[in-house]
Amino acid sequence: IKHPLQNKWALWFFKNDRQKKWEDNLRLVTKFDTVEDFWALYNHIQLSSKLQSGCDYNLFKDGIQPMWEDKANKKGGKWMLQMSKQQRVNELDKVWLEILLCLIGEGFGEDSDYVNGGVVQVRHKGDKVAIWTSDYKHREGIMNIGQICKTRLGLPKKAVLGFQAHEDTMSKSGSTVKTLWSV
Ligand SMILES: CN(C)c1nc(=O)c2c([nH]1)N([C@@H]1O[C@H](COP(=O)(O)OP(=O)(O)O)[C@@H](O)[C@H]1O)CN2C
Repeated sequence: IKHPLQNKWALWFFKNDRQKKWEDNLRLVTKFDTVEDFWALYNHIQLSSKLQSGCDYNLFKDGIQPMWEDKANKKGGKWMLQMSKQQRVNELDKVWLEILLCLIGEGFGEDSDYVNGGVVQVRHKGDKVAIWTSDYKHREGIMNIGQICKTRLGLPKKAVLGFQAHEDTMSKSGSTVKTLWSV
């Protein structure tokens, strides 16, 4: 038999088509809830480093849409790692796979309940990887998720993960978004 995961997960793909509305560019690829089906999917799809700029992968718990408006995301935010252009070649795919394994393996312990999903965004200006959490009022648990994420990614001390509330990202003026916490 296949090895069941604690949660069922949905993989989404975003391809930036400026002719369409943002939400129309977001497509559900497939759902899975076993280890074997995760690897079959992972080995079947393009690596993030091979995607065109403007594309995203989202892996979210079944029932949560990878958008701010979903009730599970509304009062939440994201721990985000901004990568340099140079990191796409050697680090992007490793970082994203580690995030995927943290998610499906419930790597955040009892705080995994606050985790909604993960996002990798391929951009000319530098790729981004994020863990989206639910209500950030659960400060203790959210901080723990950031710390575990940094440890699991084996990031050097100088690398910084910043936490941004979606309400701040949505209302950002210009390119800078308020960072609530950093680890
Ligand atoms: C329901 N709805 C419309 C809606 N709901 C959403 O949840 C949502 C959006 N819109 N997003 C739109 O994409 C732009 C780029 O964000 P980006 O994260 O790709 O970042 P870049 O500027 O492309 O690096 C955002 O500025 C926003 O316009 C982003 N987003 C998450």
